[in-house]
Amino acid sequence: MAGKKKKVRANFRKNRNVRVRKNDWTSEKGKTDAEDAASSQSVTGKGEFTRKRTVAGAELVEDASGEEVLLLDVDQEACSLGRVLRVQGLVSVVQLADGTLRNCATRRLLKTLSTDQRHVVAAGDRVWVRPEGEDEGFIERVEPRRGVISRTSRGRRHVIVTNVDQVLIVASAAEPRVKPNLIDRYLIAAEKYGIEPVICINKIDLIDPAELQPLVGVYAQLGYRVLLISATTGQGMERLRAILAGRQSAVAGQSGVGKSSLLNSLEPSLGLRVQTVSTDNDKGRHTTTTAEMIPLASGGYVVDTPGIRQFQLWDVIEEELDGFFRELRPYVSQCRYPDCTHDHEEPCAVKDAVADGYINLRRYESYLQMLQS
Ligand SMILES: Nc1nc2c(ncn2[C@@H]2O[C@H](COP(=O)(O)OP(=O)(O)OP(=O)(O)O)[C@@H](O)[C@H]2O)c(=O)[nH]1
Ligand SMILES: [Zn+2]
Repeated sequence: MAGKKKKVRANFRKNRNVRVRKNDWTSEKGKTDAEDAASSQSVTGKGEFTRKRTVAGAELVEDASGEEVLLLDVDQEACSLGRVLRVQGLVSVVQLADGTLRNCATRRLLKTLSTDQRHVVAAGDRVWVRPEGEDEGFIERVEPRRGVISRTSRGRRHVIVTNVDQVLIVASAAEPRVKPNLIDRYLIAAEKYGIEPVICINKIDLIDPAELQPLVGVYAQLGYRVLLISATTGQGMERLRAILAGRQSAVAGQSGVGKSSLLNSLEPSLGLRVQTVSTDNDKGRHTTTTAEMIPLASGGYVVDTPGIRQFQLWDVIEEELDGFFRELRPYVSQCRYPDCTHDHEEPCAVKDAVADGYINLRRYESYLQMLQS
């Protein structure tokens, strides 16, 4: 992580702003798409997105993810609001509010005026569609995004999926055994993206749940939701179903923990392939990295893609890492050195808090491990 410090500082500041603004939309949950779209137009000026300038008579705004969005006027009588399930080349498959699917092209003006053409439309986007013929249409407008999962490679940002409300961090109690530091990595990524994490520990049928209490206790104390579940016996599945209903959820977790089994158990019609041999060596079977939103019968969507399964610490930099560990935050400002990494520095308020038992030692070690990676 070292060596990139200067360049990333500006982003760091930007991300801080994003995090503050994020709180505005987290309070907007539970609305229908139409309400949501209407309210996202009306919140301009409240801080969810900022007006930048007018382009070709349309407003250019910056949304909560720091992206520029052009808000073209749409004829709401003639158009319908929908959700992009997947993007295949120039065609976006959109599910409209009435449940029907349409293969849509994107209005040329949207593309022409976009600052980053490749991501004019992404899976998860809420879009206004002008229907065309039996099952086609034109995307006339893309609503501002929130909860964007992206990755940066060679300096370019690749949007994987947008408007994600929550990420299920799936671990397993056994086979493979639970790896708390890996859960922490996913949690940090979720904190960075401003997406609410839900920790799901699957295969609870294989152990005595009491064994997990110390670990669950640490996370629960930090305010994280933890579910103990079993795709095999169905334990905890009703709660999971309720958590997924009506929301957009991404699913993350290492191979073999039971992500496909969980989704199949929730929605038997999905027929996702479940690993038959408990080895890690069939990595080649996922060949695509494009995201696909899977509609759930109970309302809501899950997105399950290799890119998110391996949801790593994309773009998290040394200087911001301590801010993503909830329990470190209150102490960071008390350290003597403003750029304290809470590793070798003396004195350090974070290390004192670990020594005094206010910060869990394993979590602190997990922080150090991420710092060094
Ligand atoms: N005992 C038990 N086994 C389970 C449970 N859930 C899944 N399994 C088994 O765990 C293995 C892996 O399950 P998958 O659903 O393929 O795991 P995955 O996380 O989707 O794996 P990848 O596709 O490699 O990412 C399979 O043999 C499942 O039958 C559970 O709750 N209890
Ligand atoms: Zn410190």
